Amino acid sequence: MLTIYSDDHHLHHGRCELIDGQLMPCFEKPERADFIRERVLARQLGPIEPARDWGLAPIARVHDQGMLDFLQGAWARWAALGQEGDLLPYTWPTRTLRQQKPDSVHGQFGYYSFDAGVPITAGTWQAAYSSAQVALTAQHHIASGATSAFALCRPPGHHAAADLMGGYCYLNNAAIAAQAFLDQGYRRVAILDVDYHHGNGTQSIFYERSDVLFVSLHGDPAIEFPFFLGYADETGAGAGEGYNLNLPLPAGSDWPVWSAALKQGCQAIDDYQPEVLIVSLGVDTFELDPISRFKLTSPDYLKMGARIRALNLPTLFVMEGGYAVEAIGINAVNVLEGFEQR
Ligand SMILES: NCCCNCCCCCC(O)(O)C(F)(F)F
Ligand SMILES: [Zn+2]
Repeated sequence: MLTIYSDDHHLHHGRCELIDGQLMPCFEKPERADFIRERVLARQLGPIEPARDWGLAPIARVHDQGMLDFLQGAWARWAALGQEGDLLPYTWPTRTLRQQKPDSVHGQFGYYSFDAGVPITAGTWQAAYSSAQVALTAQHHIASGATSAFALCRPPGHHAAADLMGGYCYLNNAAIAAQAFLDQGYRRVAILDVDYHHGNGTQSIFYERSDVLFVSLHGDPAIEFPFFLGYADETGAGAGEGYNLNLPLPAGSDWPVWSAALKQGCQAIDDYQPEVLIVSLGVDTFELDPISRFKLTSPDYLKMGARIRALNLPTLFVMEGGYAVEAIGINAVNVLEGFEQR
């Protein structure tokens, strides 16, 4: 399997995030992608190629221009104020407040985000831009006839909505790739999100459309981030009614529980008969993940890959989350090796 990877991800390294009332080092750190890349090499999964640059246009097919302009220009504005620390949002236009973009860089960041887990540093824009180019390059490989590809994306993307950043996500790599398939003539794209957290951004981008089926297995939003989307009664709207399937699962879910939901999700994908499958591959479902509460084991990821392969679809794997860094390479590459029936 071909892996697409960009060293630009090292340009993004947030200093801290608020966890349980304390400022802690960011869990979403450069070592995550380095460990996965090393595992790809160690297991001789296949070639690793750099991203090609497809420009801003395919990103702008998914994201609001105002958000893109903000993200691209935010650090320069922040630095011009003599600031050196990370730029972080801390006020959001929630209930009773006006959905009007202020002039302040902090006010605009709150306007374009939904949580404080998105530090902007000097290299964040370049890293996020290149992460999207990684997904687009892997998408091109599949559109050119390959049966699979791995977009080793960092930063991740599935929490990012058209005009909202959040949950370590800035640009929605999987959604950008899905839209590229559709713009290149595909008629039906399925996205299977196996990250521990609900892909609220991906869901919202395609919620009113029938050309993308979104299926997500995730921690119950009643008790888990992102809290405010991901319930089972969210089945799509308008033309998209019936093209969104959320499978929330309780804390402590292990392979028997999780794989039963996967079976249901795969049935929905099979019923939809897509021409291509995108997998938002988060491995924070791992039993030792520091911020998540499922109980999958490393061998389970081999079975996950094999089950996905049984769908018999051209498949683009897009890296999302996973924070047990010592095992992230094993778990992510196990999915890919299980898919390849190695
Ligand atoms: N007490 C823990 C607080 C954690 N709050 C933020 C969780 C973000 C999860 C991000 C992710 O893993 O879903 C992605 F794939 F996007 F990276
Ligand atoms: Zn996650």
